[in-house]
Amino acid sequence: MAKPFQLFVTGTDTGVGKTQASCALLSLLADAGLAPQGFKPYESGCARLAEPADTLAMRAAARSQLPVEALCPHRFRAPLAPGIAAHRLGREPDWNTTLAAWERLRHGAAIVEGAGGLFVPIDSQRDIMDLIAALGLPVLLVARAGLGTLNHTALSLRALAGRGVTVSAVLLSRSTPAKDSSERDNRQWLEARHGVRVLGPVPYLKDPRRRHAAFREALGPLVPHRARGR
Ligand SMILES: Nc1ncnc2c1ncn2[C@@H]1O[C@H](COP(=O)(O)OP(=O)(O)OP(=O)(O)O)[C@@H](O)[C@H]1O
Ligand SMILES: C[C@H](N)[C@H](N)CCCCCC(=O)O
Ligand SMILES: [Mg+2]
Repeated sequence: MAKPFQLFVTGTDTGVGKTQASCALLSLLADAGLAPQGFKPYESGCARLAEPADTLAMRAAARSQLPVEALCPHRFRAPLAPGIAAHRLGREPDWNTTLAAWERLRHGAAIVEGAGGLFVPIDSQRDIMDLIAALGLPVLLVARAGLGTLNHTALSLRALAGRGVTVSAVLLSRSTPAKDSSERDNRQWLEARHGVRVLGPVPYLKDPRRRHAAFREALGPLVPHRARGR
């Protein structure tokens, strides 16, 4: 039986487009009839704990019927690193709860989204990087398209290589209207310097529908062939 399509979506920072990318991948997989699930084990910045925005967006994109608790076991109000949000509450997110939630999802197609970048604390001992290593999935690294991304992306790629993590691709996205001339060369330099597949850049698109379509187009080459066409 073929291994289900699974990918961990991380980024060079918070606010780079991880959820945009996760939702695009989930909708492509759902269109292909692969019944994917979006897993966001740690979500902070939740105005209402019952409605974690990233998780809800991913669940909708996947057309999943699972409850929020199954898709996002650790939810926090404070817009902070999840580990710090928990610490402020005097709590320690249970690692085994995370692993048990993944155990219920890992037999099917899945997109997992981290929180912020690689070294964001998720509890008193672990970072997102430890979660990536524990789940053992290949990674999509989402990065900004413009000036500054060469360094941020290289640092992230070095850290992932240091833990033996496979990087399926880097996706560049312009998450703010500001455009700069570095965008013309960044993709080629990253490919040449790091031998990594670079997709995008996804242009800045204010309209959510057009933006979603642009992320689907950029990420289409990553998903199983039959997921691309529809
Ligand atoms: N190409 C783009 N065009 C327009 N807006 C974008 C683009 N990429 C990202 N954004 C916007 O940037 C913001 C951050 O994107 P997103 O929520 O996907 O980031 P994230 O990496 O998931 O952040 P977090 O670390 O909080 O999970 C969102 O408002 C999103 O709509
Ligand atoms: C609140 C935000 N949207 C993310 N969920 C959490 C980002 C944590 C970033 C921590 C850091 O890198 O300093
Ligand atoms: Mg997100």
